[in-house]
Amino acid sequence: MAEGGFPPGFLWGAATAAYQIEGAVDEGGRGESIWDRFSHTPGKTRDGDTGDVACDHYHRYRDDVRIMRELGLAAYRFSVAWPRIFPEGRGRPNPDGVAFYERLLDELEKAGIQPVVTLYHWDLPQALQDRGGWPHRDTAYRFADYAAWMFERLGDRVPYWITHNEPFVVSILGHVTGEHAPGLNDPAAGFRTAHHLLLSHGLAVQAFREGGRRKGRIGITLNLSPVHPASGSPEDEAAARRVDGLINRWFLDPLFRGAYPEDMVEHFGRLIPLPEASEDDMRLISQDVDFLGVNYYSRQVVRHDPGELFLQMRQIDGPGPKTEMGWEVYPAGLGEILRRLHEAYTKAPLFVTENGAAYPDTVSPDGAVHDPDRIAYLRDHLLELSRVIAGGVPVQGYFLWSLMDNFEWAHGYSKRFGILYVDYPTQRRIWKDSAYWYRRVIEANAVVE
Ligand SMILES: OC[C@@H]1[C@@H](O)[C@H](O)[C@@H](O)c2[nH]c(CCc3ccccc3)c[n+]21
Repeated sequence: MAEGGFPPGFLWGAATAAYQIEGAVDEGGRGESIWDRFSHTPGKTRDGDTGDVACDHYHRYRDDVRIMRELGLAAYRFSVAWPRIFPEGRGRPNPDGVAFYERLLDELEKAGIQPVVTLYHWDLPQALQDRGGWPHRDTAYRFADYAAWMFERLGDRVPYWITHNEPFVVSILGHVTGEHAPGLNDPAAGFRTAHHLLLSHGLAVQAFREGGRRKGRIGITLNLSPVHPASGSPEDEAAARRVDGLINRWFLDPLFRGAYPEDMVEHFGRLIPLPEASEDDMRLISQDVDFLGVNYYSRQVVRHDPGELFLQMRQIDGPGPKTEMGWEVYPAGLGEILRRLHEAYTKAPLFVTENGAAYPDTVSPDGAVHDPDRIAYLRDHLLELSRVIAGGVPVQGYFLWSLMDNFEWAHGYSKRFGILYVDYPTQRRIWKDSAYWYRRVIEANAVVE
């Protein structure tokens, strides 16, 4: 393929998540989620922003799918809100809840867009949190019941299932730093959460396989970053290895090698009571997946810092330009992580299930939204991706984060990742220059100027 070209059939998509776009939190029988509770807790989100309305996608999904068709998307990655299906997290399913997703699937089918469904993108039913949440092993089995019910109900209509979005973030930001729901500061709970998320993934894969004639494919999505030492000193190299051990290897090793990374078990075991990892659990966790989803945004650069309790490290800014999130623009990191996965972890197909950037977008007097920085970010990462595929790494699709501006978790609506600008007071979607550009990329199946 020419420089910047992609293979025939490469799956061009965009991604969103339920709590970030749907709104209608009290409609259709939806139960409360931990993000409803967290965002309504004073001080947890910027300006007290919540997902109560968000992009009102629950009511506007037909128009949103029409825009996806006009963009030429081949696929659309979205998440199902567990509290819409099981308002109490378990027990009686809510027919109005699944009906919303059936209507969405109808629109996608009419538009010729393949659905890629994430079963868990952080919105745990609050009722399960009240019973212990992810630190509690039983939650893994409730997730497996929810997943099995979804496979039964929608299995014939969904070609790609993703069990979890970013177990690292759920575990660490939700249960150690407390920046995300449920807002805990409890490292032991964080590691139990990581284990139960992985266990629940394994139980869901088992349920999917036992369902027999499954047309679809199942995988998991991890946020992965190359971790570089700030200097060549042995201390900084060791610090980088420890951070790599938590962000990347703590999840990749169980999934693809059937065991937690020994160096990190040793490291954390001295500080924190780690959960039992029985052979049965690890066998469930490391069942084959049909694909691995990778969310890539940037790399990490770290130096040794003996005073830091958890990993004796300090993250520092890389030298490159930064996005609105303060993340370094580092396209080479996408290639680095994808090649490492293929060489060291799995020969399974890979998908970039998220890649994108936030910039301070504004609507110009002419009504346009000029976002040259986002186009440059996307172009550079797609050029890197094209080279990786040409080099033999089986990446079969790319999902831009995000289709539209949306609720950016603790940052509320202050950060815009969309290629569609959302004017929240009117809920108008305005195509940014990057949307027109992405449409041309999809048409050409190649990076364009
Ligand atoms: O921050 C942009 C997006 C979120 O809106 C998505 O819901 C989430 O899947 C996602 N993950 C990442 C990279 C990992 C990360 C998440 C949160 C905070 C810092 C890093 C970036 N994003």
